[in-house]
Amino acid sequence: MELRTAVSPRDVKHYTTERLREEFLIQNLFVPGEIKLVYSHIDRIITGAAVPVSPITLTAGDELRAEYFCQRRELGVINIGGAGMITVDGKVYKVGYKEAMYIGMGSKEIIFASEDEKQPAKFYLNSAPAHKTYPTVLIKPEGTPEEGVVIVKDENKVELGTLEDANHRVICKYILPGQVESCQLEMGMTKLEPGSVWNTMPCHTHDRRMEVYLYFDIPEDAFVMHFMGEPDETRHIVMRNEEAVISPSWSIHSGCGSRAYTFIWGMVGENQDFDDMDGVDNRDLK
Ligand SMILES: O=C(O)C(=O)C[C@H](O)C(=O)CO
Ligand SMILES: [Zn+2]
Repeated sequence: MELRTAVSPRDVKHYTTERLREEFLIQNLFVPGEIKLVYSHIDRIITGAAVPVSPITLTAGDELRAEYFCQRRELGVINIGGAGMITVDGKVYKVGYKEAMYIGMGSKEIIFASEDEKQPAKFYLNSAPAHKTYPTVLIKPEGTPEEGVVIVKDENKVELGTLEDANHRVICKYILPGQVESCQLEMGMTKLEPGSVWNTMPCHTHDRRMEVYLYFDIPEDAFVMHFMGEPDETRHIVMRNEEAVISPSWSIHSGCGSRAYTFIWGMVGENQDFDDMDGVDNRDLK
C-alpha cells in the first residue's frame, strides 16, 4: 500500500508540476491480477483498484494494523470493466459494468473475481474509517429492487449544465444517505454528454469533506485538465484514462476534457450533505 501525507495549501503554491503530480495524482491503478491501494492521510481515505484475472482477496496489509481490511473500515466499489463477482463472507454478488457495492464494517473476507479473465472486471475502490456496520448491498443504476440490491433512485440521477456552457452532464449518486447508508463514504459517477467537456463548473470547495476523482472513458490521445488549488491560486494536472486525483478539502476539483468522458467521485469527512458546497463565482477564479 502506498502512503500519501496531507499537505498545506501554503506549500502547494510553490510546487512544480512534478511535485504536484507526485502528491495528488494516482497512476497505474488498474493492473491485471493485482490489487493496488493508496492510503492518504487526508481523512484516511484509501483509493484503489482490483483487476482479478483469477480470484484475489483484499487484505489489510501491514499499514492498517488490522486483522482484515474492513475490521474498522467501510468500502465502496464501482466496476468499470467486464462482468465480475465480489464474494463477501461467502455471499456472491454479481457486479456488472457501472454497478457498485457498499461493503459494511466487519466484513471479513472480500474476494474479487472476473467472469471472463480475457475481459476482467475493473473494480475501483474507495474506503474510509467506520464506526458502525451498515448493510452490505449491491447497487445498480437501473433495474428492479430485490433483497440485498439497491436501485439508484430517480432523484439521485441529476442532469446538470447545458451544451452552450459545455458542461451538460448527469450525476448518478450511488452511496449517500437515504439510499445506501454509510458512516461517511459517499460515491457516485458523473457522465459528460457528447460535446460537453467541463465537470463541476462553476466549481466549488467543501471544507467539510475531501474528494477523490477517477477519470475514465478517455481515449488514449485525449486528456482531462483537472483543476485544483484554492480558488484564487489554481493549478492544473493533466489526467489520462483511469487515473485518480486527490482533492484536499481546501481545493477546488473541476476538469475540462479534450472531449467527453466519465468520472467517479468519492467523498469522506465531516458530513454527508452532498449539497453542502461553497460555490465559487467564475469571476473569482485566478
Ligand atoms: O459534475 C459535477 O458537478 C460533479 O460530479 C460534482 C462532484 O460530484 C462533486 O464535486 C461533489 O462534491
Ligand atoms: Zn466536490
